[in-house]
Amino acid sequence: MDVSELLDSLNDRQRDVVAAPKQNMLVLAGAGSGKTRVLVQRIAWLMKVENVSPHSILAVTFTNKAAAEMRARVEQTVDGNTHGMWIGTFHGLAHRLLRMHFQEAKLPQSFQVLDSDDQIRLVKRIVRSLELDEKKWPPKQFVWYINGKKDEGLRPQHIDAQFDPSEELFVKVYKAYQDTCDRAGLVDFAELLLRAHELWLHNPELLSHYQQRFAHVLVDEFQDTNAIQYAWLTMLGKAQSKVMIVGDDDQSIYGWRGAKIENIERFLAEYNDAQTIRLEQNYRSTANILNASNKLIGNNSNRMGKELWTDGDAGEKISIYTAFNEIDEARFIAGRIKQWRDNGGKLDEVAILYRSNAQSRLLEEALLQGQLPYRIYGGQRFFERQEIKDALAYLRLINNRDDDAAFERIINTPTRGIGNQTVAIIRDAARGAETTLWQACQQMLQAEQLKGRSAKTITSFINLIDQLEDDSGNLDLDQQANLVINQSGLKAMYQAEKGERAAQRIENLNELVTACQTFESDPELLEEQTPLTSFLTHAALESGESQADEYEAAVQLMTMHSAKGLEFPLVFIAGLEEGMFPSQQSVEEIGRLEEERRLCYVGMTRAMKKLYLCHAESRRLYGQEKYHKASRFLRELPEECVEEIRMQSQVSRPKNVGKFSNTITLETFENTGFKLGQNVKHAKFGEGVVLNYEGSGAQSRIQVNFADVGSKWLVVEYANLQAI
Ligand SMILES: Nc1ncnc2c1ncn2[C@@H]1O[C@H](COP(=O)(O)OP(=O)(O)OP(=O)(O)O)[C@@H](O)[C@H]1O
Ligand SMILES: [Mg+2]
Repeated sequence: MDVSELLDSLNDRQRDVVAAPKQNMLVLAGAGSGKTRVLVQRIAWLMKVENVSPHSILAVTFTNKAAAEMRARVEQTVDGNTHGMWIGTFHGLAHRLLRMHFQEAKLPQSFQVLDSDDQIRLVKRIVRSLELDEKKWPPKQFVWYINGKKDEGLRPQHIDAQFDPSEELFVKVYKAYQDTCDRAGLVDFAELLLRAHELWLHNPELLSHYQQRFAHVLVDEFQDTNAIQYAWLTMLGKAQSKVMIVGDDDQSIYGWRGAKIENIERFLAEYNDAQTIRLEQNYRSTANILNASNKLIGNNSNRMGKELWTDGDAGEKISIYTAFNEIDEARFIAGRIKQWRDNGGKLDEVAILYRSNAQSRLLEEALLQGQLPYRIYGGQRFFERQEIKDALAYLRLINNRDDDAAFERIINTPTRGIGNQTVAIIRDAARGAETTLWQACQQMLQAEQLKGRSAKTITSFINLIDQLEDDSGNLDLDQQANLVINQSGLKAMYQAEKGERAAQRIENLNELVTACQTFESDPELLEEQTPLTSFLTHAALESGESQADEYEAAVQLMTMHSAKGLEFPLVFIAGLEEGMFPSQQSVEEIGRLEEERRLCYVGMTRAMKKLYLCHAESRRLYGQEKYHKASRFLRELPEECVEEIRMQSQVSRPKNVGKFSNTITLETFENTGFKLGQNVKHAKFGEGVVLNYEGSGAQSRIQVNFADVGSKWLVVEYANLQAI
């Protein structure tokens, strides 16, 4: 690309940024206004016009994926040479620095990075070694404390806890943890940033070397930087370097992790020569999508204030779909994606966004059923998640004691004092006797080959599994799962972890109970299989179903948090219900509610051409049917930008949605003549409501919840149902 082309494709404001003289700059602009694009073009401009060496450029973005994309785009624009340029995330760059200067950073050359799971495990060990009661002092609480302090740049010796005995304890754990890490050469995520900051603080010559080297520092998604990142960055970019930061206060969505929007104002105060440039033209979305998003975010207070406009088409209206229940929601989404494909659209142009990972299960199921390849971005498929595999392993072992893989997975999860050594002995014995692990245990116990503590712990594990089977054998599948999750100690184990991640795990476990409740065994196999076996087969098949391979066009599923910076022609947001989104906790606190609204703004502004917003009138959560109101965010959208898709059923249902101007009607199920939510009558079972359906033509089956006999699946052709 030659120089004039670099500017050709830009508007005036964007050009001001790309071709600015060497100076400090803040680009403050809403979603889709080309912030990331001008950042990339600015790098190209510096190289091509200002002859800046790639060696002098440092660019920071929010995710590894964004960093890879940025590098590729720069390479494309400058035809190749980016050698020596540093592009990465804050953590990635800090890691690189520490590797290069491990001595100055006082780290062993072979230091290892601790991921968050490892960190929790280590803190747990410390808590135990200090003989603290884990119930009273959940390890996760210390993890939060430690990471929080590190994010503020504080070491144990900096914290004055003299007058606060409980803080004194936290500092003690922090110190013990840090000593252990230092001895073992372990560095957690927060430590990467803190050490990199201290590297500057304690090595002025090194800092000055890098200050001279990186004449240009560029940061994308600046609104989500935390205190230590800010400090690191400004030390680097204070003296000679020119700093360009790019951000949008309306898209700050990591406050819960210590990100500070105020860093934007702080930057302006500290770099008082910085020029602020606003971009106001949006190139991503249709006018309907853009206007609705603007209106929504307008309900937040304390904004830095931005208006976005587009000269593009109004486009299609945003569709709001009021689903009868969560199954209907998932099926509706899969149906619309099929339509998109049938009309020539590609599957990788489609994203389904949700608030929490647990919501993916039903969507995955509907996509599998519809044979639509999908990929979960930044996360695992439901049945592959750690906590789900743990719970399934218990169910599997109850179902079949010889399932060695399940045995190995849970023998010491939650920890019950069965060490690796004991497990190795059992493994050897099983191999020697050519039997399974479970049987080997029993044989060794009988022959008294296991002694003392091992004998005791193994016996109690065996008793636990037998007891779980006795207690739950006669229960319905969902109750069985619920009992196992609770009595195995799994739930308590995850609860003790506290924090966002643990909360997600608990949500997933609850969702597993729901999955069992709504699971319908294949009626033809019920003679030969217990419902449990048939559910476990279903789970195994679904998790075995590989993710769409890398090059196959696939629908992308992700949380709204991971959708930051991305764009897709077709976007669905699922679960727009009070209590889900905005989440229950956020409703009680104005600051958090505004962060939820920003998250909704981020979600909506991912859409280029068409946006569907979905909510379900009833949803099974934690095994219970819940009626949620439609999210307040739906009511905040301007009527002229939205249309409502709603089935016309005779059932009286809670009226939650504000009145939207345009209503279109969803077709009845293929060939059945019935609709979800419709009241029907059966000669034998009496009256009921249609809940679900599957198959088509002579195969179609329909699920009806009968007032007297509960829910049943019926073959439509033989059921002789009457609409009432
Ligand atoms: N001047 C322009 N002409 C045509 N298309 C443009 C122009 N500027 C940006 N775009 C396109 O608009 C879309 C949004 O741009 P970009 O992703 O850089 O926005 P952003 O401000 O970084 O958004 P976000 O806040 O979501 O990160 C991209 O597809 C980009 O290529
Ligand atoms: Mg961007």
